[in-house]
Amino acid sequence: MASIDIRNVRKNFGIVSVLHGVDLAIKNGEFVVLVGPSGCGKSTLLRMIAGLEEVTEGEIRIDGVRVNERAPKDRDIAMVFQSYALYPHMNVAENMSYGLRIRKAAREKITAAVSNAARKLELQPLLARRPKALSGGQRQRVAMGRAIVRQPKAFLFDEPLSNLDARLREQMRAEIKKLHRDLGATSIYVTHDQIEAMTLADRIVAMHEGVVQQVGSPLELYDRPANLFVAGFIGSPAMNFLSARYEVSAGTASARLPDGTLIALSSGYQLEEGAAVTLGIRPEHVEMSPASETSLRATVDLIEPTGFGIILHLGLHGLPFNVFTLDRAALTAGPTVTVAFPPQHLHLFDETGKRALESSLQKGTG
Ligand SMILES: Nc1ncnc2c1ncn2[C@@H]1O[C@H](COP(=O)(O)OP(=O)(O)OP(=O)(O)O)[C@@H](O)[C@H]1O
Repeated sequence: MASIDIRNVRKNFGIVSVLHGVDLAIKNGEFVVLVGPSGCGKSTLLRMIAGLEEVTEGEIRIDGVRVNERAPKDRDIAMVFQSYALYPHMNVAENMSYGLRIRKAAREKITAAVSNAARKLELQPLLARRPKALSGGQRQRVAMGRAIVRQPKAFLFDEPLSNLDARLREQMRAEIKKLHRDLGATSIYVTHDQIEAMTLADRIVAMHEGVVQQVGSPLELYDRPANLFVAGFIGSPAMNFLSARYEVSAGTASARLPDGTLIALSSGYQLEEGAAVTLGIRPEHVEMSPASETSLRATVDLIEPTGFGIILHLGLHGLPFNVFTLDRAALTAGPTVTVAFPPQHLHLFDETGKRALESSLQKGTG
């Protein structure tokens, strides 16, 4: 196991800068998941930790020791890719033991490590097979097995499950979680899959355009996204946003929508009266309500049953607005519905897109 420190790391490819000073301290045994849109620099960061890409500026330390100049093989890190990269001419056992064999490990040690990993990953019946005689999920397990056998200080995963079908992904996700529970190895995992990120991570690192936007537990990012980017990126279907102005009257804070509707807030904020804000609400937190003074009328554009629940695509003040509900009555909704926003589920962002800070309200003031 190892701690991994990333200190002000920058990466340029020629004149193009793709990482603009990343700081991240990963603790011994921690499972950290990197998320962000395509091209934001996740794989580049992972490859620099593995030593597959040079660090332009800054420092990477493993267990406190600078590794910038160390070759990948001397970093004691195993990487699992989405393309399993198995050797086609070797059987499963040979693929799994390869890393130890080239390091000239003792035969007994190799046998014990392979059989141990095979047991954990339920690969025993397949040890004599070649990769081409395996399913995608089995190959992915062999790729994991190969990493485990080496007993590295840390595991790096670059979208390891993205080639698998939905059911296998689910199974493998649980396998990875169990493995981490059993081995407790420091892991850094890149994914586009929200559920993988939420279920696997001790901490999620949300990145955008080469800059870390927020680091926190999955629920911290879901409950208190630091800015509009994280708010819109974490959660599916995505958070709804509405432009509004911040108002305080008679000791009550609210957000006024362009059509004049006042939306009550659960607390005051450190904002000027009249400040332009963005109000955010997740589709699963919107209430379908009877019409009232504080409810909003929306048009129903599309009804999408997902089996588990229903996504309503609405038009609110002419803008797209989504609601997620478990209530099957929504299947017959339309052509308009009324919706309400429970104050405790509202998110408020200031003009710069940052989460607005709450304040205690005093009567008549902001
Ligand atoms: N060898 C390279 N030469 C030039 N540019 C590169 C190179 N490798 C990556 N890039 C660029 O660096 C940026 C970050 O790429 P990276 O693969 O790290 O993104 P990512 O977040 O992992 O994306 P994805 O989710 O699509 O895998 C992209 O704009 C990419 O085009």
